[in-house]
Amino acid sequence: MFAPALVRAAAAARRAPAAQLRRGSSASSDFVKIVEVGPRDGLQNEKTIVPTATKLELITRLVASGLPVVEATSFVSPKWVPQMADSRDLYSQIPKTPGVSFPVLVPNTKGLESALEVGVEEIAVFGAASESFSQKNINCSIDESLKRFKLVVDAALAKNIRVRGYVSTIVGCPYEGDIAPAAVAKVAKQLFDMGCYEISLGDTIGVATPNKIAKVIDAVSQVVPMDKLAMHCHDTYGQAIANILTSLNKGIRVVDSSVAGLGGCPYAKGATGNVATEDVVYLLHGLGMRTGIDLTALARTGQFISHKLNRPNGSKTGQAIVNKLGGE
Ligand SMILES: CC(C)(COP(=O)([O-])OP(=O)([O-])OC[C@H]1O[C@@H](n2cnc3c(N)ncnc32)[C@H](O)[C@@H]1OP(=O)([O-])[O-])[C@@H](O)C(=O)NCCC(=O)NCCSC(=O)C[C@@](C)(O)CC(=O)[O-]
Repeated sequence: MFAPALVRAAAAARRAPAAQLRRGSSASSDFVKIVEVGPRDGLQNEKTIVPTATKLELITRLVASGLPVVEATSFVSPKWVPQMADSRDLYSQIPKTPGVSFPVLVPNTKGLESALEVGVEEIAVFGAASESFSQKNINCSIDESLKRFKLVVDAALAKNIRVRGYVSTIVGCPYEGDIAPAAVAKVAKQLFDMGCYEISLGDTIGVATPNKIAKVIDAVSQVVPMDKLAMHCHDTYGQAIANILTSLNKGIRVVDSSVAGLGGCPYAKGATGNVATEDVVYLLHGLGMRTGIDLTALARTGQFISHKLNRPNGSKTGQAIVNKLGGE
């Protein structure tokens, strides 16, 4: 059950001036769109199945914090990712706040069909720049994955469903090691040419450093416009904030992140969670950039889900704010 207060808070946030900023586009150079991936990327690797009601409360709180995009779940095989097995049930119950997108991951036409049945309006296909990672993650080669994605993207666009594209392992692969920027650019271009409106560049195992991120962005932005790129950093080696700052300086204005730093990919052993949304928002606001996000509400959301999962809060900013508030 949702606390009615949360729903009221979400409605108030929609009326607030900040809401006008956050639901806007990232066209203006000081606005950064945050794509919250906690409910999907953050939870997919949790060993204990998180109740659907907890996922719903997390999503509702994230929306009430002002996030414009909340990646909700995945329509993947439940044998591969058991934590996402409730995707239909979950998606159907999300209170659909106007102006907020709730994209879902879709690997193939079977996933698209299920997503369409419950009224999904935006999907994301997810490829990789590493051949081995593609095999481990979606059980096919990069070429085969792109053929599958083309079918999915064509069918989705025909129904006016927006499609985002991910490229994983943009710097390093858990099975192959270093990945060449040219390999990333090749996959990114194909996804963009297919009709993905935005390409998210994933440092899946969090091994990137700013110089490597800069090289990847330089290569990809030759073939996909900078304003169509997003940065998706995991924080395994504590470099995510530095890498995001590098991508902002390069001109990227869309950042994926996960509240309380939740997450990890089930097919990238040893990779820790995404960069924490609270840490990214603190950075951006400190730089004078706009997100439309209420950082205190977000920090409380991070604390809420950390308690529910019985794990430490992975956001330093979130923890600092919660401490300041008296540990609520
Ligand atoms: C792609 C497949 C399905 C291929 O898996 P497969 O085993 O090759 O699939 P298949 O077509 O041979 O079918 C096998 C069974 O799966 C079923 N099936 C087939 N498709 C679906 C579907 N869509 N939904 C539900 N069920 C499905 C299908 O019906 C069949 O069922 P059975 O007859 O055995 O009962 C599988 O490998 C898979 O689901 N992989 C998903 C892995 C995943 O979710 N990884 C995490 C997300 S990626 C990530 O985290 C990285 C990212 C995006 O965050 C960016 C970054 O950090 O880099």
